[in-house]
Amino acid sequence: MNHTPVQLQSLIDAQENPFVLIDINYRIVAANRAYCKRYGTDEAHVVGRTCHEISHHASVPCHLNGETCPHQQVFATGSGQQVLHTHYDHHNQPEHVRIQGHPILGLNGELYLGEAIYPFAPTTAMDCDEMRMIGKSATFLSCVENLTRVAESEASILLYGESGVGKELAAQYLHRRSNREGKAFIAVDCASIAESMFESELFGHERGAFTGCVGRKLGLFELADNGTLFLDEIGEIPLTMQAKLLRVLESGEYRRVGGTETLRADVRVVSATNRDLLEMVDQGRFRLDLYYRIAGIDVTLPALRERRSDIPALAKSMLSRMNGGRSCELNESAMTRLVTYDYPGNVRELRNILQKALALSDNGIITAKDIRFDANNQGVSAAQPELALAAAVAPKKKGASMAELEASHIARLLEQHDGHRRKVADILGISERTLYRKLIRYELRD
Ligand SMILES: Nc1ncnc2c1ncn2[C@@H]1O[C@H](COP(=O)(O)OP(=O)(O)OP(=O)(O)O)[C@@H](O)[C@H]1O
Repeated sequence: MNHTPVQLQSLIDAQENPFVLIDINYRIVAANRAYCKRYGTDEAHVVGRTCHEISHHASVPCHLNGETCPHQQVFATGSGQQVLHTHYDHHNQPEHVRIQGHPILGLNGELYLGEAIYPFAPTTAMDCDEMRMIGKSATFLSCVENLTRVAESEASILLYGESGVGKELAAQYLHRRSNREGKAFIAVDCASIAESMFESELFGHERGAFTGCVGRKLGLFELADNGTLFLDEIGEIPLTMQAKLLRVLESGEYRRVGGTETLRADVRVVSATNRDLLEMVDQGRFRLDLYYRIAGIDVTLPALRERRSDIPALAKSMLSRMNGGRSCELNESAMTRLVTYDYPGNVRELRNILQKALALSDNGIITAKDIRFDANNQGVSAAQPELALAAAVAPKKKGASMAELEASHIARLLEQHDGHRRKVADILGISERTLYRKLIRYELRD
């Protein structure tokens, strides 16, 4: 075979993104300049050390920490794999990255993993704890990647997702990563505005515009000028108001109620709904032209039960925030209970459950008995009466089904063994492949 007469280092240095070559024992054998700059200090600091130590700041390979790793795939099958990970730079700052893992052959036919790394979102973009979006499951990271990709465009964005999944948080994320960062972010819950007040809320009013109105009021469009206007629950806007909203979105112009001056609005609109707007269009309850205006790009946020592996990290972070940074422990049985629940009210419901659990706990240790689900069905928002109804009429089970018991047992073992699937499969006396199928069935997979 002909070998191209180039030096490996100069070849990988030509790539602008971080690139690293890893052997079967997770040792870094070569790293380009971009990788060293981002994750190490120099080549000498990086080469010879393990990839998980350098980019994950972890003592074990990332698949043992519950992440999908291209190392496994490349050395088991010889084929490449793309994954989403959270990496830590040499200042210990986390960032979300897309990794393209390639099988690379050495001069003597030995196999290496070549990783091309494409950072897509510094998680520190959210410098305020309240706004940090927590999660590193593949489902969540792929959603963050979509948000990051569309954040800088001026297109209007429609966020889909069940109540409490974090649509407002996502809208803030879009704003913070857009060119409008630093300008106003105004959130409005369309479901809570009375039809009679809609126009004056959105466009403001002049003094004396209607009975009882004593002063001039700025509308939300004016307050959001140069910034982002987040229209939550957009599916709840009555048809007559939809026409008025469409007019300002199309022309960029509006007048305060009772005013004669034409004002211009320079706002980027991000909308959110938990309804199927196109079905509402079919039913004549939502205007198709307004739909096209607000749904430039749509992004769906996953329900919490579709990213169960994020529940432990979310729970720990929320608890520490609620407890003013003081330590508060969730014991194993409490965590199992949390991980196997379905959360019709999503992250908001998880937060409510934890708040109650914290109040009920002894000595700062939360146990399974402190985790109360029934009393927390208020996590289902009034905007989702179907869900609330379903929860209310569902037959109350006396005992757990075999499947529920199996799911909670597997979740507990994974938690105990740091996500080490082979170890858990061995304990259960099943193959790793069978365990994997069960993880998919019970939605316990990353
Ligand atoms: N990924 C996340 N990490 C941390 N906290 C989150 C995350 N997603 C949501 N939350 C928290 O969950 C709560 C609900 O989030 P948010 O209000 O953004 O949901 P929503 O989808 O807009 O709800 P609704 O549809 O009812 O308006 C908030 O307290 C928010 O901070």
